[in-house]
Amino acid sequence: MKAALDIRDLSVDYHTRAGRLHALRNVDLLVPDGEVVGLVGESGCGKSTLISAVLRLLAENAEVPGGEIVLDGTDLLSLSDAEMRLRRGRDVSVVFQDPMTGLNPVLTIGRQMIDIQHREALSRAARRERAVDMLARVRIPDPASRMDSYPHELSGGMRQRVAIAMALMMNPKLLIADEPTTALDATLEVQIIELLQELQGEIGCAILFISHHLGVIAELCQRVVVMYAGSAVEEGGVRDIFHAPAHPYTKALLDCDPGRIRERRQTLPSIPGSLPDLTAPPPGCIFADRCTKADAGCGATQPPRIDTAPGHWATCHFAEAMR
Ligand SMILES: Nc1ncnc2c1ncn2[C@@H]1O[C@H](COP(=O)(O)OP(=O)(O)OP(=O)(O)O)[C@@H](O)[C@H]1O
Repeated sequence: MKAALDIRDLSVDYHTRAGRLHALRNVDLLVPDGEVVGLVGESGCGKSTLISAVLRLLAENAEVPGGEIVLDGTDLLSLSDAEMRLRRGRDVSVVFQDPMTGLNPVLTIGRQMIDIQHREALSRAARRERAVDMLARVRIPDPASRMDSYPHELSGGMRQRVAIAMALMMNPKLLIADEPTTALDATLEVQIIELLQELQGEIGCAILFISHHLGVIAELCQRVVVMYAGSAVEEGGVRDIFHAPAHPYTKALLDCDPGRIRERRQTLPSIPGSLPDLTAPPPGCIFADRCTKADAGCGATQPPRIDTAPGHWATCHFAEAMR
């Protein structure tokens, strides 16, 4: 399987007053070429750290003790800052929950969409044409006249479309969509999901889609990665994950969210207990404390990564028995 993004054994620590906080521990995550992969996990599981690591925009107190972030065949961690700057926006781009994060409030949409192409050997007229074309592709009505609008002149849903257009302008290999529909109402959310589905078919870039909304993940994604407390605990095809979860954490999320496919949820359902202290993680399974299946060995020994089906794995001592 050719990968747009292949994260291998990635760890990220933060230096804090309380000591070294292990925000990501030995994370594996694969986004195959042209596929949409969903990333789920409760707040604090390390999603933002993972995105920042891929963009090489980690906080100053972060350290990467090991791992690889292979984007289209190149380990991003081996690049110089200047090389990485060239790739950001071109090979990998991001759409955030709040579209204003990626838009400049004091510049017109057209100016921003033309400026982002500054490295292309194209005339200004050609850049403008490409920008209008991209606005049309994200179904902005009357795109040529929208070029003169400022972001605040658009509705929230239209702004998110513009942010998606900006992110796709340079034909990235990978689009990271960080809860892009969470701030929108239900109707707009459906529209943006449908748009992403259509664009993905047309443009074919891979998407890493981060969401708390399991129903949206089920609808949009081909594969799912489940994260818990800095670890990727399960990865597999969307049907496998939803119908035959192999990790007790995934199963707990699904069990306490029976309306998961239809119901709209801003937050993941809560399961009893709280996240472990990441400055002093347990020697064994990171989920053992909250796990209904755990026995004495779980807290003491790290679970191996167990393949339960082709392309489906979980890090649990009981992964086989779960199915
Ligand atoms: N700059 C930092 N310094 C110290 N600790 C940090 C820093 N950034 C994040 N953390 C810690 O790292 C862990 C992972 O945080 P991260 O923000 O990546 O999680 P998240 O899943 O994105 O959560 P949320 O959805 O709430 O943003 C948390 O325990 C958090 O407190």
